[in-house]
Amino acid sequence: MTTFNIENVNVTSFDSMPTPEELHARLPLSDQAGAAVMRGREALRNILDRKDPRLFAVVGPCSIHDPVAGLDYARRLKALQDEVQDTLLLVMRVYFEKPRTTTGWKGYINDPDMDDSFHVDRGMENARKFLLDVSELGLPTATEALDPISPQYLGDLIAWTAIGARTTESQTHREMSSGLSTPVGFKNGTDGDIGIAVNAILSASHPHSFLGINGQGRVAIVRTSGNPYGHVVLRGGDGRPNYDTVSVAMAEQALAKAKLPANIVVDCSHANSFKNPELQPLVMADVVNQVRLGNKSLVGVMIESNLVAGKQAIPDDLSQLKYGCSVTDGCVGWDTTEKMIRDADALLRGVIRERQA
Ligand SMILES: O=C[C@H](O)[C@H](O)COP(=O)(O)O
Ligand SMILES: C=C(OP(=O)(O)O)C(=O)O
Repeated sequence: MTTFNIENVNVTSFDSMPTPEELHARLPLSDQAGAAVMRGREALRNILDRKDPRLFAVVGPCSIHDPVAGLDYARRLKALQDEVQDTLLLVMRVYFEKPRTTTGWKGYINDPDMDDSFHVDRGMENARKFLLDVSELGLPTATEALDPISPQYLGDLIAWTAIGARTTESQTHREMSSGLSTPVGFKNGTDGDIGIAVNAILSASHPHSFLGINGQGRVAIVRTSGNPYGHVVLRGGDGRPNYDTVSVAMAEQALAKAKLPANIVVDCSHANSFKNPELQPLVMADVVNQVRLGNKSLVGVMIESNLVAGKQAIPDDLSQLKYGCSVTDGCVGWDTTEKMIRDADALLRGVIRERQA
């Protein structure tokens, strides 16, 4: 019989992964972590439903590459949360999957050793352990859902999910979002198009049936009921910010036209700050000011923040990595983060009191 080199022509190997159930058994959800996730999700839903007058802030590193520094950051964020809890719900950015414009390190799950060894199995296990540790501190977590299989491994530890600018238009990500257990923020496209985020909210709010895996790692037909908590994340695009009052009003109009609730989050980073982290405080101050002037559609902000300001290239010798500094997009440092959050807290107190009255 003739043998053809006809399938998997460009695949070099299939290496086995533990199943989601196996990983859950090794790192079970603790009562403390589960309670923090549930509290976080409920608070987020209440903010989106206007039953909670506060704003939420998704704050944290562009990507986690060092769990020790990440946990150091989480402890500080938890202390800050306790200080500002009357005005802001802080949700820690725990981003393990990075969508790249072309190539580059694709995040801790894909390559935990940052040396192109791609131990995805260990990356996934360490990611789950890290999410458990953060949740056990009592902090809710936020992540970008990029790989459609990962939520089966990590979904019980996530309170808020982003679909990124590069995938908001993807049917696969809209289908996945329709089944996610968290509120989902859809970014506008990298070209600034808000329409794709509005279409994504509509699509994800409907039931879908699609291919995925189940807890036993078997390929399954996943049937979902639809996610009612999709919202827009304005991140700027095509070299132009879109957090200003006119852009926010245009997003409100697009949502109203689609008969969707006016729920808008502003990402202070990315094209809204021309990827210059030093500009993030200006964006945040502008959003807070819009809320003080009476805007009711702005429900949250996103800040890319780390222990140390800026970013660093991944060195060949990893012992040369600077502790607490981003290896992907530049971030504001911890001192600036505290100031941004404390300033917002002070400025929002009056508005939140009025909303409660
Ligand atoms: O937030 C991270 C980056 O903006 C995103 O992953 C794209 O990065 P890149 O353009 O450096 O690939
Ligand atoms: C990749 C990110 O953002 P965006 O999809 O807006 O580029 C991110 O927030 O890490």
